[in-house]
Amino acid sequence: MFAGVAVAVGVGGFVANKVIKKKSPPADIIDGKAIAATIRLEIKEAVNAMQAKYKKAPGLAVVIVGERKDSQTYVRMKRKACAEAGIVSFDKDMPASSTQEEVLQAVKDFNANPNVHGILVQLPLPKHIDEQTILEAISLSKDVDGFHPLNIGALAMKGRDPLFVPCTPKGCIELLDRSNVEIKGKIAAVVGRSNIVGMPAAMLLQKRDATVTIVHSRTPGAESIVKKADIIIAAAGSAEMVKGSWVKSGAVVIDVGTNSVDDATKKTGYRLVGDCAFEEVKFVASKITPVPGGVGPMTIAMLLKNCLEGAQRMYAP
Ligand SMILES: NC(=O)C1=CN([C@@H]2O[C@H](COP(=O)(O)OP(=O)(O)OC[C@H]3O[C@@H](n4cnc5c(N)ncnc54)[C@H](OP(=O)(O)O)[C@@H]3O)[C@@H](O)[C@H]2O)C=CC1
Ligand SMILES: Nc1nc(=O)c2c([nH]1)NC[C@@H]1CN(c3ccc(C(=O)N[C@@H](CCC(=O)O)C(=O)O)cc3)C=[N+]21
Repeated sequence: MFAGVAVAVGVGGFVANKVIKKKSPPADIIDGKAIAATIRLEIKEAVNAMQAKYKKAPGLAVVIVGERKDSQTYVRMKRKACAEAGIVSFDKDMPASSTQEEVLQAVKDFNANPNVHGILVQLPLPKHIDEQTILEAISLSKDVDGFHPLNIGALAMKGRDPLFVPCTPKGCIELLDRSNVEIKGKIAAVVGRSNIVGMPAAMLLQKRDATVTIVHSRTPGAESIVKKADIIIAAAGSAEMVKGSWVKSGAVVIDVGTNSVDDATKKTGYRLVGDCAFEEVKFVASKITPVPGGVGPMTIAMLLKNCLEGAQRMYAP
């Protein structure tokens, strides 16, 4: 935000009024990496307690089909995070040529394995495999991604709570809660309506008594809608589309977008940017998450949390 500050400037005995545009102080950065690290420690303690009491550790099965580099990176991060928290990983790496039947069988095997408490099938799957069929085959009680239609249905219903809430939207809410941002009674805008981020994020916000508008690619006048919001969750997958001018002064901005843009100065040749133009928005918002280091690490922490909760339900219902 630019606050107009009128100052009197004396020029050789002549005083003119001049407006100097003064930038607001930058927003507080919501440090998702640090918050996720705290949560991962909390999970580790709970896993230790479970070991002591039941001689059991939570188990997470991660199924990855194909060789997409980004998927492999995410899956590697998830497995490492599991190991650090004392959660046992069950790995199923399948070639891109795997048939739908083979992937279904992998899910069924994990459904039947009593040491597996959570099953995650990394998305996207290769084109020839029907994602919905695979996601619906995951046992409801092991659906740690929360993508099963019955879990999503419960999220949408008043008075019902799903067994598992999808990790990324759950991480967004956790960031708001742990940053002392009140949700109740606030106006919220969610940019994006995907099954895995935008839609469940909107449903969670309205469950917490926010008034929510969902903005998508066919929304006319997105800027003026987003500008009314006290809380913005940006999940469009469009690099830096939410500009400073889209944001109400003092709004809280949660940036889910993880877009790689070419950058010759980086060793990797690219860098990650969010869906918000961070360098502009940080002078308008009161709080903002960075990319990387914001929502991404929370997604993994929430996955571990869902897996722990799944195991706790099995041993101590
Ligand atoms: N940090 C994390 O843990 C995670 C990050 N992500 C990131 O979040 C982003 C969104 O992911 P995901 O939901 O899977 O993406 P999808 O592509 O599935 O969905 C994007 C949504 O945004 C909408 N959209 C796209 N462009 C615009 C636009 N210009 N204006 C308004 N709405 C727009 C689309 O509208 P329509 O429905 O009309 O097509 C769609 O609803 C990506 O950058 C992804 O990498 C995703 C998961 C986890
Ligand atoms: N079944 C399924 N469940 C998912 O939850 C799922 C998925 N499929 N497919 C892909 C998306 C994407 N996703 C991310 C997880 C962590 C980071 C993350 O930790 N990002 C780091 C940076 C990572 C880097 O440097 O590359 C950060 O933002 O700081 C990002 C994105 C989970 N997804």
